[in-house]
Parts: sequence; C-alpha cells; structure tokens
Amino acid sequence: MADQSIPEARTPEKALDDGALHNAVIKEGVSRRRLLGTAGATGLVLGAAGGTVGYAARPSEATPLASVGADEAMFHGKHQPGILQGLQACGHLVAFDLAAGVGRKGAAALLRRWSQTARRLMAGEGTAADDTDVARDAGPSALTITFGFGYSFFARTGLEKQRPVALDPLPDFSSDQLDKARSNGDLWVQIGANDALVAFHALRAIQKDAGSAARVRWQMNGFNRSPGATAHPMTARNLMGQIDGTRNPKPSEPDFDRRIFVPSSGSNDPSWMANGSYAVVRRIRMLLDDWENLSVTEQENVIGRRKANGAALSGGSETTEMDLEKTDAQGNLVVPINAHARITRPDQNGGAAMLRRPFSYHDGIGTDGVPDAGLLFVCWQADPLRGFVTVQRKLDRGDALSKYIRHESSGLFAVPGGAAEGEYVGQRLLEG
Ligand SMILES: C=CC1=C(C)c2cc3[nH]c(cc4nc(cc5[nH]c(cc1n2)c(C)c5CCC(=O)O)C(CCC(=O)O)=C4C)c(C)c3C=C
Ligand SMILES: [Fe+2]
Repeated sequence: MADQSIPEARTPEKALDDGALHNAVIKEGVSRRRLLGTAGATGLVLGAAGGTVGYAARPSEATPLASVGADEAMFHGKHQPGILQGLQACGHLVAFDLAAGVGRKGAAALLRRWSQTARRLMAGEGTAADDTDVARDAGPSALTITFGFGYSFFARTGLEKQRPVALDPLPDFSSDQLDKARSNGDLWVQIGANDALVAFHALRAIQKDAGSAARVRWQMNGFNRSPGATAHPMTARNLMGQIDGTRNPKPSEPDFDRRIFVPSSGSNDPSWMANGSYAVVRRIRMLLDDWENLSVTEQENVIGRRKANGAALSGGSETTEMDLEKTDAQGNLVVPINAHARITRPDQNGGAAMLRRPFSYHDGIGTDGVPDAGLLFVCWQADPLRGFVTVQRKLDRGDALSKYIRHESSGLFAVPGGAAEGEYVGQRLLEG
C-alpha cells in the first residue's frame, strides 16, 4: 500500500518517494508567529537536522515530537490542499447550506473570507480578526482546508448553467441506509491537521466566517494514526484493524492525474473545474461487534488480504501483486470470489480508480447500543460515475464486507482547482 503513511521526518519541500501519499506539498519549517522562541522550535530544528527519528522507542530528550507542528501545506497551488497530502491525525468534515437570499454575491464574499482564513491558518498565523487563541503556540501542523460545492449550491446562486454534469446525484444503492439530514449540502469543507487543537481552531474560524451567510448542515469528526506512532512509516489501519490504502493510485503513475483531477481541456466539465476533483463522502458505520466475532482467518477472507501485513492471500508482502487465479489443494480460489480487495480492483471494474483518503470516526455508543464508529470514507476522482459509482455498484451486488458495514450518509462535491496567488477558491466559478 502505500502509503497513506505519514512520514516522521521531512526535509523542506521534499517530495516523498512513490509509496507515500503524499506530503509532496508539505514543507518543513518553523512557523513564523507561533513557534519562534519556544522550546518547540528548538526541537524542530534538531529534528530536521537529525533526519529520520523512530518514535517506537520511549521518546528521549532528542526525540523531536514538536516537529509535527512545523509541517506546512501550501494553500495556493494547482490543486487544493487536502487531496495529495498524507493522512492527517485529526479531521473535521462539515457541510453548510447558504442562508435564504445570499445568492452569488454573498457566496463569493464567503469564499473570499474562507480562503483568506485558510491561507493564514495553514501558514501558522492567526485569523485576521478575533482569533480564538485555540491554536496559539502550535505550528501549522500540516493543516489543510479544502472547499467544495454541492449540487444544490448552483440553483441557490443562479449558476445552474455552470453546474457540472458529474455532480448529478449519486444513484441509490440497495444497501444504503442514508440519513438525508447528514448528506450532501450546498458547500463542503474538509479540515485536516496533525494536531487536534489546530484542527478545531480552523473549524471554529470557518464556522465564524460563515456568519449569517451559511449555517452548518452537518459535521463529522474523524481521526487517523498520529505521525510518529509507528516505528516506521506505514499504510494506515482502520477501525477493523486492516491495513487500508495499499492499492491507492500513486502520483508517479502515468495515469494518476487523468484519474484523479479534471483536465484543463478535453473533458465535459466546465472550465472552472480545471485541476479540480470530485469528492465522494460516505459515512460508513462498521458493525464492530459482528466483525470482531469473526476469526482472523474469516476476516482475512472477507478482504482477501492478511490482517497483519496487508499482503494478498495469494502470498508475498503488502506490495506483491495479487494472484487472482491462485487455487489451494482443493481447487478453491485463495482470494475468495467476493473478497473486497478482489472486486474493487480497477481491472475488475473497467479501469475505475479513485484516491481514498479517509478518516476513522467514533461517536460513542449509538442508540442501538453498539459503537457508532467506522470510516468517513472520502474518495477523489476526475469522474465519480467512472470512479466511485462503478465500484460501489459492484460492491452492492456482492461484497463480502457488506455484512459488516452500513452506509449511513453520503455527499458528492465539486472541488475546484487550487487558488492562484491573489485568488480565492472558486473565484473562476463565482466571477467567471
Ligand atoms: C466504492 C468504493 C469503496 C468503498 C465504499 C470501500 C469501503 C471500505 N473499504 C474498506 C477496506 C479496504 N478496502 C480496500 C481496498 C479498496 N477499496 C476500494 C473501494 C472502496 N472501499 C478500492 C478501490 C480498493 C483498492 C482496490 C485495488 O486497487 O486493488 C482494502 C485493501 C487494501 C487497499 O488496497 O487499500 C481494505 C482493507 C473498508 C473497511 C470499507 C468500509 C468501511
Ligand atoms: Fe475498500
């Protein structure tokens, strides 16, 4: 897999090797305002000089835990941040609906405010006014803030002609048990950071910026493993204990851009979506009591990969190609015919691929008496019909995993390309 791993030590603007997804646009540096003159800053400098430092052992005085705070993702760029960066430890997904009468002008003003806040906070600065101080003393901590538009945004702002066909509502799937109140929305914001206070600070700032122009429709909070928690960078695990993300498309693959990002020309998308991507967001509850009642062998047959190391059941290591034809002594397929990792493969789905970049969630015990926990499944693609929908249709027809999960909410959002210097996100739509 690779690697939804979160690297432990980074050099300035270092692009990680192919496996890593990807802090390619993360640069290491002491945040101007927050860290200067603090003990943390010293730790960071030591960390940068020291190269890779394993955190598996008990932290020593030289262990630069504070280096996590120094990681900074760029707000301006070809693509919005929060798509190519490695998984972050904390996340908030939040959808907003515009207030009645706000219209295109009000929406433009909101996106301008949000972009200014995102740029400042991602650089480790405070908000332009009335900062809450929640992230005071912390560095940027790899904060990313990503903005998207839902189907309903376009009618509310009189921009129907600019609505991409790709935003047409997702089809119903037979296994869906969706809560409409926690689905879709006019606007979507994804916040991720490697520090919980930094992420919360950003969430509050975005909410406050919304003012009376938009109200929160739904919000979900998630998490991933903290950077440095494992002895070496590795693919993330989910709450079922599986290594999850192994076969994500990699930026170095020749067709990566074509699969994940809308091209500048030659597609059916409106020009304002150039270099953008479509995010499908599904809150997927894991039926953990049922899952944990299975033996490890049964669990591995559901996925088609080993739980310990993510290797395909046909053998090898995590990155060894799965042998779909391999049979055991009795002639049975070693990777079961309905195993999740078999039937989701691009070569079983007409080439359909997506970049999965999820957060786990846990909201205590549900009213049904079992954990309200699972995956905030976020996947990115240039065309959701060719990506998510194709694969989910297949899963709906017979995925061994479906007995152990429940899709509880859904969203589809058009995420425009990154803002150039001096621009705000979505400007080409709102002022085009
Ligand atoms: C419609 C798309 C998908 C949904 C929904 C989905 C849910 C889901 N998946 C896991 C765990 C794993 N998924 C793995 C691989 C995998 N899953 C999808 C798509 C969806 N998953 C794809 C496209 C792939 C990769 C296929 C390939 O290219 O070979 C794996 C195996 C390791 C890996 O490659 O990541 C695991 C484990 C859960 C728990 C889940 C819902 C809660
Ligand atoms: Fe999956």
